[in-house]
Amino acid sequence: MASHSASISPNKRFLIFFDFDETIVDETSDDMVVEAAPGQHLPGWLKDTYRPGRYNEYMQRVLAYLAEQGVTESDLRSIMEKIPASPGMLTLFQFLRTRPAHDFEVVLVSDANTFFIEAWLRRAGVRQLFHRIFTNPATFNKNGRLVLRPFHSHECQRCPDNMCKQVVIRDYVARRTQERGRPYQRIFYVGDGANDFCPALSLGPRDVAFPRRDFPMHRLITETHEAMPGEFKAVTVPWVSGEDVITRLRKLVAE
Ligand SMILES: Cc1ncc(COP(=O)(O)O)c(C=O)c1O
Ligand SMILES: [Mg+2]
Repeated sequence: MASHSASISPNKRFLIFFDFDETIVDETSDDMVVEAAPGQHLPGWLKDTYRPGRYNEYMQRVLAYLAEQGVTESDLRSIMEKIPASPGMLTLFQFLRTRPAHDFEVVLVSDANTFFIEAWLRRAGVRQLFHRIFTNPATFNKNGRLVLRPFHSHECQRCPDNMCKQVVIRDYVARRTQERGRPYQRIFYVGDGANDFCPALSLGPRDVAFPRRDFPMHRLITETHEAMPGEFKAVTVPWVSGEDVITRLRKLVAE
């Protein structure tokens, strides 16, 4: 599901994608909901139902269990709102929001879900920075259960069956380029996980991949450079803090 904010001026110079879990926030939001469970843990019979690559289905079962245990929307919202931002990320957002209006189009792509992400962004006061949010749809039904759905289906063998972020960003860039009548000067991708490596493969030599240092995305980029030189085309700038991203962006916007 994609949600979006106000209309956008057609000619932003740059497009920057952000992942959410372990990138914008310094945790995995799906893991944090366990805090709402009785005794702050999930029963073994539920945890045993997890199947690799089928996390979305597993989370649907977790959220159903939490609802049966009486966990409410406000319980979940307060857990999400308390997750800390990753180091320097709020400073990076402040940098982006104070740039000239024609500089950055900001898009979020995450395998979390709409409720967790919107709750966090609004509490942090940064929701309006994001022109679009692509993530798994999640809405409360009449019984107060957060019903989670897959984002889409796809053919990519690397990614979980509910979301391939490369499909998302390729479709978005193609559509926006047609709407604008021109390409972006550069595309940036800020991420951490293996599910951020796949979309980064679609970036070109003028684009920049910002993998969180020593996280899976960074490791996979390094391994690809070693095993298949030339396969990964984007410039790679690892980050420990959002301020590392600012340092590189400042140089690129000044060109
Ligand atoms: C449990 C779980 N939820 C969500 C995600 C990914 O969320 P995001 O795409 O926002 O990093 C992951 C990534 O590994 C995960 O393990
Ligand atoms: Mg992540």
